[in-house]
Amino acid sequence: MAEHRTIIEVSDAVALAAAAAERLIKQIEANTERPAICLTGGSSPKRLYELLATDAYRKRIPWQRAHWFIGDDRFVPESDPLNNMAMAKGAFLDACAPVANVHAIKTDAANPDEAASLYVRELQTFHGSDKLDAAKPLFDLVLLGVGPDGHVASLFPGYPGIEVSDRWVIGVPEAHVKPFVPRVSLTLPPLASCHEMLFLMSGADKRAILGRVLAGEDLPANRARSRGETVWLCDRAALPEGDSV
Ligand SMILES: O=C(O)[C@H](O)[C@@H](O)[C@H](O)[C@H](O)COP(=O)(O)O
Repeated sequence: MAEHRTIIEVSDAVALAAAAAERLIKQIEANTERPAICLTGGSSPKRLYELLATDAYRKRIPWQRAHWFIGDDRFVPESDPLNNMAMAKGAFLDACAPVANVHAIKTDAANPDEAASLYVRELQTFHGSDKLDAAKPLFDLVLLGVGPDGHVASLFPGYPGIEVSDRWVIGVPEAHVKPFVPRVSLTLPPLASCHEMLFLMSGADKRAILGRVLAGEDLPANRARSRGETVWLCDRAALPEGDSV
């Protein structure tokens, strides 16, 4: 697995969203068959999603061929404002292409474990195999934000999910960070199965955790690496003082 990561400094949140949109579209353009993007939840991607809904970007995406997944979701109904894929649909997917190929985690399943099993089946059906293959990544691009404790998706430091390598998706019964609801999350191996893993780090409230990441602390955010390229897009406000890249 590629250990290298690229840290790109951008001036601010607007520039970060534009840079992320260009990288996402570049990965989509590189896949002339069925580009697959794994979205993330939380607030970090919102400006990016809204940008993708603008004419300048939506026209550059082959909506009939592109497929959209989510790296984790809160186990709440799609109608709940905490639902990550519902946020993405509201921010751009529904506006851009009502026929968008959206693969949401089924949060109306009986419980998070059942939702996880159903999503494994959906991912493996799309992938055409129950085996991850370095030569044929599951995703073209995986978007990730980083929580204040260094979590990515719903893989929390010190919790069992970060160590899981034999299952693609897991139920996470309890989150110890807001929102305190059960989750369903991809594990590190499928998240790593991508041409590019793109972290979005914007704003002063990311400075502390980014400092811990750059210091090499053993955090989920440092364990998450693409088998292809791992890129951290950081705006100036998020970069620790003096840490210019
Ligand atoms: O379900 C979620 O909340 C996300 O998948 C989560 O992993 C998020 O990316 C981080 O918590 C950062 O959240 P912010 O972008 O809101 O800072």
